[in-house]
Amino acid sequence: MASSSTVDSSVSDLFSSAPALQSNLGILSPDQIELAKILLENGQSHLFLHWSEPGVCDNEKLGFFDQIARLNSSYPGGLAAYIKTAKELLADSKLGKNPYDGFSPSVPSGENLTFGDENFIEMEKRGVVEARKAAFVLVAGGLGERLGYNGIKVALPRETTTGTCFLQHYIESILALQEASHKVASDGNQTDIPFIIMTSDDTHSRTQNLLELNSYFGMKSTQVQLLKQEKVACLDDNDARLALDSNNKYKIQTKPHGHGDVHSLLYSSGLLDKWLDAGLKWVLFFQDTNGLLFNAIPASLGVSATKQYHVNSLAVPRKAKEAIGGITKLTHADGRAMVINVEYNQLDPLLRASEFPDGDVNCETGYSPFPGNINQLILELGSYKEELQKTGGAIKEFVNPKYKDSTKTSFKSSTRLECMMQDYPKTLPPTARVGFTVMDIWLAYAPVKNNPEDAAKVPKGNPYHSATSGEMAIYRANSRILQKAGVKVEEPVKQVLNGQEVEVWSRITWKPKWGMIFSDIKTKVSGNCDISQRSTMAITGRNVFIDNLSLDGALIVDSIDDAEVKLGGSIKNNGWTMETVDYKDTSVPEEIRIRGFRFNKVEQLEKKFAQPGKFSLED
Ligand SMILES: O=c1ccn([C@@H]2O[C@H](COP(=O)(O)OP(=O)(O)O[C@H]3OC[C@@H](O)[C@H](O)[C@H]3O)[C@@H](O)[C@H]2O)c(=O)[nH]1
Ligand SMILES: [Mg+2]
Repeated sequence: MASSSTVDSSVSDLFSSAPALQSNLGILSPDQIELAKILLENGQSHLFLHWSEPGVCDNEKLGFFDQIARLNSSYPGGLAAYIKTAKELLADSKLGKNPYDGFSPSVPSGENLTFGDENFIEMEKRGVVEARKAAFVLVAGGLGERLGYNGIKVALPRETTTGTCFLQHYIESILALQEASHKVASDGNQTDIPFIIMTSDDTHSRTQNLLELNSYFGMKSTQVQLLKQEKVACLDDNDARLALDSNNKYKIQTKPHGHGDVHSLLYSSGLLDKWLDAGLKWVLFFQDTNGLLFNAIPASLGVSATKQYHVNSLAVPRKAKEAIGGITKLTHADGRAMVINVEYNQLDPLLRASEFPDGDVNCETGYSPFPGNINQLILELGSYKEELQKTGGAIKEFVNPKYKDSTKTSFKSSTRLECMMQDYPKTLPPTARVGFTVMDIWLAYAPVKNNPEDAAKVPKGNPYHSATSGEMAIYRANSRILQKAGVKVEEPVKQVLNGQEVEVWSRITWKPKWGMIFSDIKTKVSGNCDISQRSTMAITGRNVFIDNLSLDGALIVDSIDDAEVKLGGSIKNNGWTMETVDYKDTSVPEEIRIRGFRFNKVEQLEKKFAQPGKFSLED
C-alpha cells in the first residue's frame, strides 16, 4: 500500500540520520525502536554518534534505552514534550525575556492571624474539625545542598533536648491532629489521615529505613506512602540536545526537576480519586525542615475552610533579600490578575523593572511589603483534582542556564528544566479562590537550610535559617506560647553560637499530643507558674498539668495516657548547661556541631508515670 511505503521510507530516512544506531536496530525491541524514533524526531541523533557496532557494548545500549524509557514515562507528555518545552524556554532565556512580561506587581492583601486572639482560637478549632478530611504531603526529595549535611534532612533532630527528629515530630503532629479531630467528629468518620512523602534517588532508601527502623514513629505503615520523583535529562545547548554522562557515553546526565514534581506524582498515583471517595477535602503540602510548621497548621486550615479557599499559601513577614519567595499580586495589561509566589531570585529584577525602582527593599515596617512564602500550601481537593485532570499535573517550568559568555550560545555546565510546587496556581482559571494567610515568624517558620559558615554571613537582622536558629526558634515559640497561657517564662539571653547571635530561651519542649492548639494548652496550665531562663522542661506525656510550678533547673516528665500528672511546687537543681561547640570540631557528631552547642546534663528531676491514676511530682 502506498501509505505504508511512505511511512517506511520516512522512518528509514530518520534512521539514516544516525547510521550507528541504524546498524544496531537488530538488538532493540519494538518499544525501544519507538523510543529511538522519538529521540531522532526531536533532534537527538548526536546521542548515537559514538555507538559501537552490534555485538560490542550491547548491554550498555539496552541500559541506555531503559533509562530513556524511564525519562519518557516519568514526564507528562514524555521526552518529546520535555525537549519541546526546553527549546522554547532556552530561546526565551537567550533573548533575556522577562517571565513576568506584561504583568505589573503590587502588594496583595491576605488573611492576617495573630497568635492567641479570639479569631486565632476560633480558626484553630475549625482547623481541628477539618483535619480528619485532610491528607498531608511532605516534599523531601531535595539534597539540602546549602546545608551540606551528610544525612537526610528529615532525620535531623528538630531540637536536641529530646533529640526528636523532624520526621518523628511531623508524624506525631499528624497523629495528634487526627485524634483531636476524631474526638470532635459528629459523623463518626474515623479514617486515618494519609501521609505521603515525596522522595528522590538521593533520599528514598534512607527515608524508608528511618521509618522502618522506628516502626513508622507510631503511624500505621499503611497510612504512610512514599512517592519517588525521577530526575530529568540535562541539556547541553540551546537546541536542547540531551547531555551524555562524561563517564559513560551510554547514559544521559540527569538532575533534579524540583519540588513541583509532587503534583504529577500525586496525579499519576491515583491517590486523589481514592481520597475523594473517602470523603477527604484538603491536601496540605509542606517542606522538610520547618520545626514550627504545625503551630500554624490548625489555624490556617481553619482559614481555608472558612474562606473556602481553593489555594491557601502560608506566609510570614519577609525581610528584603531573604531567601524566601515573595507573595505578589501580578496584574496583566489585559486585566488578568493572580496572586502568586515570585521566587527570591526573581523578585528584585521584577520590582526594579516596574514601579518599584529600589527593588527588593524593606518598607517602613522594617520588612519587605511582600509577604514571605513559607511554601506550605493548603489545596482544596475537588478543585485540585479537576485542575490536574486538565494539566496531568504538569507545572509551569523554568530554566536557569549559566552561560559561558554574553553571546549566550554555550553553557558552563549542562542545565535542565525545573519546576516549583507553589507555581501550581499559575494555570488556574480566574474564578479560582486563591488566598494566603500571614502569621508571626516566631510561631510559624524556622527552616534549617544554611550551613554554619553561610549562616554567619547573613546580613544582621535577617534570619539565619540554620540548625542553630532552627532549634532556638522551638524554645522561643514554646516559651512565648506558655507566656501567653500565663506562665512567667524568664526573658532570653543573647549568645553567639557558630558565629550567629541568637536568643536563648528556656529549653521547653512538649509532644504534640500534650497540646496541639492554644485552647488545649491553656487547659494544661493554671495557678502561678514561673520558669527561669536556665531551665529545661520536657513533657512527653499527654495528661500533664502545670499548676503552681516554679522551675529553676531541669524537669523531664513522661507518663502513660491513663496517668494524670500535676507538675507543681518549687523545683530547683543544677539543670542542663549549654556548652559551645565549634562547627569545625569533627570529634563531635555532625548533627550536634552544626548547632554550635550541646547540653551537659548536670542534674535533673526525671519522672516517669507508668501506672494509671492521679499523681503529682512528689509521687
Ligand atoms: O527536586 C526537589 C527539590 C526540592 N525538594 C524539596 O523541596 C523543599 C524545598 O527545597 P529547598 O529547601 O531547596 O527550597 P528553597 O529554600 O530554595 O525555596 C523554597 O522554600 C522557601 C520558599 O520561600 C521558596 O519559595 C521555596 O521555593 C525541601 O523540602 C526539599 O526536600 C524536593 O522534594 N525535590
Ligand atoms: Mg533549593
